[in-house]
Amino acid sequence: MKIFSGKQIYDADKFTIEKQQITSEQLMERAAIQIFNWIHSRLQGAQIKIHLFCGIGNNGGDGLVLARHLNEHGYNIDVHIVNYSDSRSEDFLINLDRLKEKGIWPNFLNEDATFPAIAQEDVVVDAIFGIGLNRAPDDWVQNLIVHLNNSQAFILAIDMPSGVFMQDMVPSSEGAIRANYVLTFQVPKLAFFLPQTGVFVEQWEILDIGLDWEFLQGMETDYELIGKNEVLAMYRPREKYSHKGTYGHALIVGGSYGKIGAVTLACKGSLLVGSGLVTAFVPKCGYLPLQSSFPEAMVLTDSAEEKISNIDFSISPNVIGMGVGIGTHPTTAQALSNFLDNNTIPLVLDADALNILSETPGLLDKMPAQSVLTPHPKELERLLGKWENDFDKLRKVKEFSQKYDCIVVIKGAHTITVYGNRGYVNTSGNPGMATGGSGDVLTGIITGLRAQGYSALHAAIFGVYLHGRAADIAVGETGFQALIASSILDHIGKSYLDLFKVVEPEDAKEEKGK
Ligand SMILES: NC(=O)C1=CN([C@@H]2O[C@H](COP(=O)(O)OP(=O)(O)OC[C@H]3O[C@@H](n4cnc5c(N)ncnc54)[C@H](OP(=O)(O)O)[C@@H]3O)[C@@H](O)[C@H]2O)[C@H](O)CC1
Ligand SMILES: [K+]
Repeated sequence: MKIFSGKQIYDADKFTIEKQQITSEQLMERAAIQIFNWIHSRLQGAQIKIHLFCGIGNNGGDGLVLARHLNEHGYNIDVHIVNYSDSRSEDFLINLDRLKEKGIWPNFLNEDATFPAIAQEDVVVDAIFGIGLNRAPDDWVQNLIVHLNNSQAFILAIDMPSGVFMQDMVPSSEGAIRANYVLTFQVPKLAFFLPQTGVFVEQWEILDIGLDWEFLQGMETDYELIGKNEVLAMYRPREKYSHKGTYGHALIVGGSYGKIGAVTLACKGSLLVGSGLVTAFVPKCGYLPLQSSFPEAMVLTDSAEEKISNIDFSISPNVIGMGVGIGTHPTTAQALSNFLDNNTIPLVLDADALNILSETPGLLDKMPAQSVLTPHPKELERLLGKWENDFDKLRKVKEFSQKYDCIVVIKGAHTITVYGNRGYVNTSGNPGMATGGSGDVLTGIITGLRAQGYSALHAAIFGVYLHGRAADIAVGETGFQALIASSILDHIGKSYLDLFKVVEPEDAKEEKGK
């Protein structure tokens, strides 16, 4: 699913209005009715106090339309206009008049207003700012936002939590609504998925307001949300007349004394996603543990006992996963540098291989084109230097990806894979994955997919999805705390099977039950 910028959404608005021959005010009515239906189907007329805080633009207009429908259905509402500017939108004004015609006179909040008391059991509808926010709200509006956040009431935000920008950092951690639920129109918004702004969005849901589908599909976007539908299009089926050679040979280079398990996990990841063969290249001390813990892998050893000192092998793998458990010993760094001088085999680079790359001048230039890098935040910082905020981080990663023609997998709650100017935001995964070895499994998975012939980009996007999905399935059995890297491995098979599970619509289930 594409993630659009604010400008693209306004363009889609305009196009839809012309094509469907409706007015903008009719589109607003359509959007707000969707919000009303969502609330009404849950509250069923319950007399909970609903406070609607409406700005003076179209987000506020949505709030006013919602207020009118709630009132018509007998709900207990208070409407507050957050009067932050004189430039009220036309559709806001139309709907303000309609509300007044129904006998509802909103409470106007200005700079010196006393904020209304809100009880913990009330509901707050946040319709102050939507996608039109383009500067930090005034102090008094920020104070109102703090007041609403502190109320402990359930906050339902329309389209965006007020104070959260579409594609920039919030001015301060206090300056934005912490929404329990965001009902967002038509398309997801990038800010929902970044660590610094995602915290303002506990849950979100898209409401389809009928913007022109063809127009939206035809637009190129900088970001895409990756779910089952997106990765299914990448999936490469297994062929009947195939053999292990058809699915490639993955080589995992890594390990050092005390960190051989990382290589085992990566090897298992490679084979479990379907690479035909996997070989580990480890220091001598890794030979026995690997052979005894994972018989499916072949093992080659370095001449050194405890660390990688010379990456030299006589096999011809299709791809090399490099770096898990490898350490940063100068001998190993030199070995990596020597290896990169002559290597043309595709690479997946992780962990200390990334640290060596960022610390040794000129080494990044030696990466083959379309190498996949899988840094965690600290490793990423070593590669890029510091960033100001999550949006700045994405800008810097894009520059880096273009400069070195590489794919960067920014690991996190919503892992984002960046290639060139595009970012792919993953939707699978859970907090249980924050555990040692989970990254090693991912490196193995991406290497194993690449070995089978997936492009570097698809291997990264699909691998990240499978990895997260396996953990999501596993967590049902383990809970977050007891989820370990091996649990992810154990569920890779199920995450493949899950791709082809058809979710039956509710109606179909009901039909069957009759
Ligand atoms: N296609 C859709 O998704 C539809 C969305 N709808 C709703 O419309 C809003 C967007 O409405 P818009 O009027 O463009 O923007 P806002 O309501 O978010 O903001 C209103 C104006 O406020 C000004 N502004 C911005 N930041 C500040 C600030 N910090 N302080 C004061 N004023 C600010 C800005 O105007 P300026 O001229 O002053 O720059 C904004 O324009 C969308 O989110 C949906 O809720 C439609 O209802 C249906 C279609
Ligand atoms: K809002």
